[in-house]
Amino acid sequence: TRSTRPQRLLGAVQKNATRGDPCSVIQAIDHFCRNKEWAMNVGDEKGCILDAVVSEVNPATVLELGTYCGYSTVRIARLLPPDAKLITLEFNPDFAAIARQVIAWAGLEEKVQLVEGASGDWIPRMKEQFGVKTFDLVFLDHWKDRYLPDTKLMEECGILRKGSVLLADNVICPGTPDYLEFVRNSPRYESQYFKSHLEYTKVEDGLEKSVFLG
Ligand SMILES: O=C(NCCCCc1cc2cnccc2s1)c1cc(-c2ccc(F)cc2)cc(O)c1O
Ligand SMILES: [Mg+2]
Repeated sequence: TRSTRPQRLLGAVQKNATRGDPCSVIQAIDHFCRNKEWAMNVGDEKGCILDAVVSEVNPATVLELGTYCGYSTVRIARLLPPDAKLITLEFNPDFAAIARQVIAWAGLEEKVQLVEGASGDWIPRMKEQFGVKTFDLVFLDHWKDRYLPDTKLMEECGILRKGSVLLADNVICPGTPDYLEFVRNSPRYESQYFKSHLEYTKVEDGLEKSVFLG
């Protein structure tokens, strides 16, 4: 049977990237998506903004909602200090299987815990399951209509602390209008928009960085 796009993306990584070299994995995926087949990775342009925010926050604990093939997982994990932990949630088991192999190819499996399932089910169980008290950084890149309910859920479950940073992908395209309105108008968040483009295209998109004020 015909291979899937994630399988072909993994093949490009295994063919063109060097084991244990996260930057070569990132480059191989970007080259594949720009020259062969578009895929919904955060991409190189928004990826640079992601890198800057990760470096600024220098997080000990990161939650990523939406792994897909592990591109942003690798981008984030490669910048983390040795004892830092990144927990990434993926709903689709086929995507999760590919992501595990991409993360392993980059040599970052020690820093990453990939969990299969839905955010609404897992967010309330983070503390007891993974012994994480709060997250210093959350990267939202999953179902766009779940950004707002899951942010409210994270607050309720107490996994955000004063100063926790939420970084949300696709706030323009496909768009997360209810989430944007909330974080930009709530007195409990300090929000900033980073204008960019939809991965590998000229279409406008951007990242919204929101600091939880507690
Ligand atoms: O849907 C997108 N990402 C979400 C996939 C959701 C799966 C998950 C749900 C879930 C629930 N719980 C836990 C984990 C998870 S993972 C997405 C789509 C586009 C796009 C697509 C077509 C287009 F023309 C223009 C933009 C661009 C992007 O950058 C995206 O991120
Ligand atoms: Mg995205």
